[in-house]
Amino acid sequence: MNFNLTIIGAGSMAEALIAGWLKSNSISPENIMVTNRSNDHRLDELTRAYQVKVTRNQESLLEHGQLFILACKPKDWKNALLPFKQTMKPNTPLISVMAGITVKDLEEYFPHLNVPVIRAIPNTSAVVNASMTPYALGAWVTQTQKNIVEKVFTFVGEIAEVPESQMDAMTALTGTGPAYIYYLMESMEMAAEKIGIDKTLARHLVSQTLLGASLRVQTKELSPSTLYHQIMSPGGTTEAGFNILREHEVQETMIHCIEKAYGRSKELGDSCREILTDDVHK
Ligand SMILES: NC(=O)C1=CN([C@@H]2O[C@H](COP(=O)(O)OP(=O)(O)OC[C@H]3O[C@@H](n4cnc5c(N)ncnc54)[C@H](OP(=O)(O)O)[C@@H]3O)[C@@H](O)[C@H]2O)C=CC1
Ligand SMILES: O=C(O)[C@@H]1CCC=N1
Repeated sequence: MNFNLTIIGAGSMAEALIAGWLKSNSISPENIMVTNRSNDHRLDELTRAYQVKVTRNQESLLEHGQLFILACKPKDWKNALLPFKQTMKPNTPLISVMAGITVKDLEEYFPHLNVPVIRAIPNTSAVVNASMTPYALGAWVTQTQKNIVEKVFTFVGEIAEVPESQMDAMTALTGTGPAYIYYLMESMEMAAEKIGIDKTLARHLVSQTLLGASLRVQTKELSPSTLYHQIMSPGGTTEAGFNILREHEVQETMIHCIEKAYGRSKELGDSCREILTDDVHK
């Protein structure tokens, strides 16, 4: 796609997207321009690894971007957008990948410009072109812009359009989700080591086991519950393990975990909104 992207924020999420786009040969390095707040070393690192353009020159960023991606922490977004508050081109879509910050927050930041805002939550599996990216559209997004945004995220995985009101839930489930899976995988690797399995082999065994299980669920033929019951013979090994999971309320704990993350996404938005209210219209 011959389309210029300006990315504000050069952290883990920005890098995961860049890596995925380049891996899929869908966007060329010269089409990507990245900036951050102050970390020069990080910008050097990104240029070296991906040959993308980097700068802190606001005019260059503005000039380059046919689409802006805001990938800083929620608390930093207003500072990050400040240089573009008056100069943002009205037809340039602005994609935010931030937790908690709503489409309305961003639209209201530009009261005199009908900026097409998209709130998207990719995840770091973008690196391997396997992100799940839910997104919600703002009022000023045209069909053509929607098509472009969908392409941009399809290059790094799967997409799902959802109502904006569900974006905090999406953040909790798919944005943070890989972290919980990695934690689970780490626990399985630790168990493997304890029962005498070689570390390197354990990593392969665990990741393939998760991949296979995930692919089975993706066929949509059977529910997770049916699938685990298929594995569980009465009095067998699976049941022995499951008894421990139930005893420790692992399912309830995971539900609680996702609910907490959901609440935190809302809190992040609310707390930033409080800070912002006073100066939004300055
Ligand atoms: N990590 C993840 O898996 C996911 C993250 N997200 C969201 O993506 C966003 C970024 O997360 P992540 O990449 O992990 O965060 P990082 O902390 O890794 O990166 C944040 C980046 O924002 C930059 N930044 C801060 N202030 C400004 C500013 N005023 N102008 C320009 N750049 C600025 C920082 O620059 P500097 O280092 O110079 O301060 C840094 O490069 C967050 O809002 C998060 O909610 C969404 C889905 C998944
Ligand atoms: O932990 C966070 O706040 C970000 C949002 C989704 C994933 N990471």
